[in-house]
Amino acid sequence: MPPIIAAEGLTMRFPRVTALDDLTVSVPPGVVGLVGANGAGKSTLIKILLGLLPPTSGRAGVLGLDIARDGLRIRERVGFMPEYECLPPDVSATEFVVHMARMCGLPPAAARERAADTLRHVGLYEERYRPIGGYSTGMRQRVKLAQALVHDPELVFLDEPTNGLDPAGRDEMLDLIRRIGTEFGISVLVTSHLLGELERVCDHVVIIDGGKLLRSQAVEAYTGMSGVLTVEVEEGRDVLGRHLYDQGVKVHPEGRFLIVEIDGEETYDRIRDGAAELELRLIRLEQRRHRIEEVFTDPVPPQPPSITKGVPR
Ligand SMILES: Nc1ncnc2c1ncn2[C@@H]1O[C@H](COP(=O)(O)OP(=O)(O)OP(=O)(O)O)[C@@H](O)[C@H]1O
Repeated sequence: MPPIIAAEGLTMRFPRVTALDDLTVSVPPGVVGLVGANGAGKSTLIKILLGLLPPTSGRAGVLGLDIARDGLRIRERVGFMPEYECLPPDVSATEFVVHMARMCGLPPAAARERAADTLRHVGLYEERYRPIGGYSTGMRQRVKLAQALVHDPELVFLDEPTNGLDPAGRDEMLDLIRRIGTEFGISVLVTSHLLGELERVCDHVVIIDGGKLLRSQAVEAYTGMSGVLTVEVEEGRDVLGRHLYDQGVKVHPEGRFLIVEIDGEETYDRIRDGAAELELRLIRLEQRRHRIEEVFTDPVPPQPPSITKGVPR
């Protein structure tokens, strides 16, 4: 499938800072995460891709359109949920989203219909006639999302949509983002400074750091199997740990689990036999997946963590 975004040598220099530094990246369709610390250049990249900010050098295409020539056509086909607070407090969600639909060129009746549908999709149907000023942060984020979707775009840019949300609100927003990609078939480029949360909803993740590309990979490639097992027993974690350690197995405790380095098939047998011998109930024995966060602690492709610590006697 052709990429939805293709950037080549994108550089953006502000007087005091280089926000993007020779960024070359190609983004496939689907739900794609754009991750980087605060100031990494995520918002700048989005503004450039929307054709709102001309880069200092380099070029880019969005949905096959050139950012230098086709900014308007890009914005017709791409929705944008900005990071900053941009909602008028005195109007209702319905009035605001209808207005945004009209700005996108929809006739009045179609704009009202689309606004109602979109607000329902983002879970704001009941409250849609109340003024936005009285909304919670989560509700305001949903209004911003609704206005990005109201003109039925092929692609949406969501800039830090989980910002300011509590854990439950964050989960709901992430579920919604996943649904936009899967049920509505709209490609999504979603930014976050939290790698872990994107692991759940994205097919592909692009990581930038100081305006440079660090990685661009399918999530599967980040979260492949590691070389360690997570072992959980009902009781007797330390007894089992010591038993394995005495047999030369590399093992250390982590929370209520034991983390065991895999040294061939016999590692599994030793754990199973050890638990049986000690009459412990084995609850979990599974190969651990890499966490996407490891990318930042490990500049080369993720390797199994080295385990040197034994279980203290
Ligand atoms: N208009 C501007 N003028 C000068 N510097 C800017 C401008 N816009 C962004 N910058 C700088 O460029 C760098 C990248 O900013 P950008 O907003 O793209 O980062 P970000 O990854 O989106 O981070 P955040 O999530 O904090 O917004 C920062 O150092 C920022 O201060």
